[in-house]
Amino acid sequence: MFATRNAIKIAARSFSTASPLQSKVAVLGAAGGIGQPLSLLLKTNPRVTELGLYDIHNTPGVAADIGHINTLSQVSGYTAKDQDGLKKALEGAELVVIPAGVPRKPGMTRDDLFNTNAGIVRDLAQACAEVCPKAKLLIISNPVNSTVPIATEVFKKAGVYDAKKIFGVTSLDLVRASRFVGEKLGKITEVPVVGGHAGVTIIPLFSQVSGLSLTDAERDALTHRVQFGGDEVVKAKDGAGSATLSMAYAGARFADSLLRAEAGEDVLEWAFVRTDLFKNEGLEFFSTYVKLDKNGVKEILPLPQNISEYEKELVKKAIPELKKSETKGVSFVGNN
Ligand SMILES: NC(=O)c1ccc[n+]([C@@H]2O[C@H](COP(=O)([O-])OP(=O)(O)OC[C@H]3O[C@@H](n4cnc5c(N)ncnc54)[C@H](O)[C@@H]3O)[C@@H](O)[C@H]2O)c1
Ligand SMILES: O=C(O)C[C@H](O)C(=O)O
Repeated sequence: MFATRNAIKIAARSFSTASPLQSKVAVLGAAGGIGQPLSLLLKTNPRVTELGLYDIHNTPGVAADIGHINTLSQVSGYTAKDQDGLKKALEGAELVVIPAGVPRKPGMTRDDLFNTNAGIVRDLAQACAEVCPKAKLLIISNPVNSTVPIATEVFKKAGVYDAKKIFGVTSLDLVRASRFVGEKLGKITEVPVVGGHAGVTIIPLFSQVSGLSLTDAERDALTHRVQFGGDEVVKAKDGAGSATLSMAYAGARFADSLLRAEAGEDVLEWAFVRTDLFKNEGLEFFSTYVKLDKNGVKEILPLPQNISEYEKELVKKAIPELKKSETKGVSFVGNN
């Protein structure tokens, strides 16, 4: 389950500044709380040459607004009312980012969103499988631990599945962990976060951060804050939704990583992907260290051998939770 760490370089990142390749990015759910700032950040990324924005409503306004920003990429916006609107947004896409779906309100778990969001993700994944089967899918819609298995099953059914190209975006957990540790260290450093994207399945690996020394109480508190950072925002927004701006930042950062890998850079990321790491436990999806190349996942790296006993226990606790969500997603597509 755990293997040697292989000199993995963990470095703070910034967005690309290199000259662009041809890269169309589609955003599904582009008029939403995440969709709008995410589209804005993608418009400012020089690697993005075209943006295809889709939502059930309001997308033309978002596209017109963002389209005035003086970068070279072209922007178009489609709604469900446009004939073939979804198809037009997806055609030729290299990346498809999916933040479509409802967010949490106080008192809800991410799994409480399943009944609404499972069908949305299934239908959007179906359109991707038909229109741009070779695109990389970046799934933000919650519950990620189930929506990624859902998209996977849709692609399998359509006969176009490539495990290297479907990602659950867990970057917000990394951004949060980095920020919370940054408050302690007085500098921003990358903190690996593995597992999944809900409560106890979110596992920050503080053991991998050099120069960070925590008492057990500090470690417990920091782990809890990363695991339940989403709830902090849901509570503060008091019924108006969940994290949107930090998620847009994290999603744009992950999209940028894939675009940099597309351009030939060696990129190490963390994402919720199909993996054999926990095959013996019957688990197919886990967020772990992923090397990226132009085809998506180049290599999935095992968890570092030197993670702490505390972190090993967190992994053990996460596995049954992850398995439940995975099975729920797979069954949903099987039964619908
Ligand atoms: N992965 C993460 O770390 C993370 C972080 C934050 C939020 N989320 C999730 O992202 C999702 C979106 O959050 P939000 O705050 O942007 O919500 P929001 O309600 O503000 O926006 C969602 C958008 O999706 C659109 N939509 C709904 N059905 C659609 C469909 N069939 N096709 C296209 N668009 C559709 C809506 O019209 C809306 O504009 C939620 O499920 C939320 O839980 C995930
Ligand atoms: O907490 C949520 O429901 C949204 C998101 O998954 C988050 O981590 O902020």
